[in-house]
Amino acid sequence: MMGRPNEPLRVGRIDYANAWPLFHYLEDYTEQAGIDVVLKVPAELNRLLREGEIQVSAVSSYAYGMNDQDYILLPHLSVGSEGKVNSILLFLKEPIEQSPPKHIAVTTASATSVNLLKILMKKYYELDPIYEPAEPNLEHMLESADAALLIGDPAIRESWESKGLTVIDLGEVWNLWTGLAMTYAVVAARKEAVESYPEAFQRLYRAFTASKEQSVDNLKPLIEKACEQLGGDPAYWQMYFTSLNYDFGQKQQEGLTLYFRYAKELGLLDHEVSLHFYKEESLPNR
Ligand SMILES: C=C(O[C@@H]1C=C(C(=O)O)C=C[C@H]1O)C(=O)O
Repeated sequence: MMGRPNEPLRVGRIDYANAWPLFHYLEDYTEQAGIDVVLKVPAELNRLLREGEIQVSAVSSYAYGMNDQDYILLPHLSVGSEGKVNSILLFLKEPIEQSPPKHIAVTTASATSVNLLKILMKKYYELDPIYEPAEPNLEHMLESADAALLIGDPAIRESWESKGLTVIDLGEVWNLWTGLAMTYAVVAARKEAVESYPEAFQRLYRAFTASKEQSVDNLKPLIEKACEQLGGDPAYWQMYFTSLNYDFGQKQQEGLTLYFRYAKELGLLDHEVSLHFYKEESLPNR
């Protein structure tokens, strides 16, 4: 259903634990405003936002880069890390120095990380493997490839299993190489939707920031939910949620800007990306 006439917003939510802090309390703060939350993996949300099926969403940062002329970023919100991310992982049959991968299977759920992998392979490892999009199933992926990229909860689950694979954390390599943070997801809105529904947007934006603050201030409820739904122990989830960063300040913008620059340089994006932000103060004050 398209939402009620006075509250037309359909909001995309990433169906992984990494995005919980942005969304966990969102509906508590929208004051029964009746937003419709659509739960999908990032690549699906990227498509729905591009096609205008949803008006605002947590999306792959790369998807923002593809569509920056049509989108507005919600400030101070992201999913990123400065160092290990723990859920964007390349699983290799052999150590990379010993046997550089020739074929890498990459999850169809991702956009940012697939392109981050391409940047790191080309510029950091100086390798030129063939990439094959694949459903996120490690065993199947490794039947025909030397390495496989997983993101989100499937990556976490596989990182708990010891299958004798070498594991490379892309957030860690990016940080070692550039000294910068990396932002994997941003919250973006379609420009025309922000212009058409300014008040609903303002409420939604405030709800996002409140949800984020409440989550980060007290991780306990999220940690409990993660243990229940995904397994693992409280210490793991404490480490996971505190390694991730949900702000989008100077530091995060600097890292993402460099990522977009490299993506353009390698032909993964066909234009320079600029970061435009939603400005609350530009809205009518009521
Ligand atoms: C930290 C993560 O960030 C994500 C990675 C994304 C991508 O690669 O396109 C998109 C959204 C986030 O879910 C993760 O999925 O593990």
